[in-house]
Amino acid sequence: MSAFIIDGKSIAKRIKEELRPKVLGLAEQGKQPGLAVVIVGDNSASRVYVNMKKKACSELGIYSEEHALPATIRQDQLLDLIRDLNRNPRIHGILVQLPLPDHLDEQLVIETIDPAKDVDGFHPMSVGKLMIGLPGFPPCTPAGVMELIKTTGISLSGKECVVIGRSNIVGKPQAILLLRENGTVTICHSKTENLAEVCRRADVLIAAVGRPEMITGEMIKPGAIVIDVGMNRKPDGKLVGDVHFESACSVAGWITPVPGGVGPMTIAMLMKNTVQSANERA
Ligand SMILES: Nc1nc(=O)c2c([nH]1)NC[C@@H]1CN(c3ccc(C(=O)N[C@@H](CCC(=O)O)C(=O)O)cc3)C=[N+]21
Repeated sequence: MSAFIIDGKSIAKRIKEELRPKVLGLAEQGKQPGLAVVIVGDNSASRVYVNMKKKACSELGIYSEEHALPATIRQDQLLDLIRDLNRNPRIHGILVQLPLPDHLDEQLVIETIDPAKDVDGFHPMSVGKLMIGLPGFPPCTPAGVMELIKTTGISLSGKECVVIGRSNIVGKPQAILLLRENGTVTICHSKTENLAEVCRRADVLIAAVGRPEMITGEMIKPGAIVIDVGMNRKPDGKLVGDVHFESACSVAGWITPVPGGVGPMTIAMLMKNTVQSANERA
């Protein structure tokens, strides 16, 4: 048996195509969605991601501006920039590329972003809204994972959903989104006892640990949906997920590849949040 491969790249493309008429509709009202991307220092991975975000914007007719700041920028200068962007009517989404250099207080930076422009969904206000089910921007990666699961046509209601990883960016919000769809949700982490056993119960297994290929076929329930959020660069430059693809493929029912799975969805959902933000701005 071999799992059906969920093609994140083409699903992301479809979602971006669905945004196109919305962007055109806004244009008819004289509005153009705008995204500001702030990048501090020169991390080569961050550079690649920021370029992908800018490219996605230009393909959709979304205005984007990049603010590339030196690694030595002072905290108050960065906060001033964010406050300027908060007031800027061309800008509907503000994304500060993480991680930031150590001398900057990441939490304070995030809290300075106007929640109405928090298209990453990282502001405590956005997190709180997600938690209690109020409308707001869901974080892009977990929202993208939900779209991938949706394409299987399988209802999450009552299903065993296991999330491996408890980060604020993926694991925790992912669990809340699964719960919203009536999944029975378990969050595993580095202290979890009998990880393999818990994983084997999962009808839906989401790996977001950051350990290359640690989830192997023996940890997967036959027929399960396996979503790999991991992005690990091996010494030879090859990108691998948290799931050992080959062994997982022979057990799972559905699986996402890396690359070409969750990554492109993160960008598509960022575009979606940005268009929605512009739409909400009268
Ligand atoms: N404030 C903030 N928001 C983010 O959303 C954010 C961030 N900071 N910091 C870094 C992470 C990482 N991230 C990715 C987005 C797309 C791909 C992606 O499209 N990856 C391709 C492969 C790219 C490659 O080959 O390196 C794929 O999986 O197919 C990957 C990673 C967004 N991030």
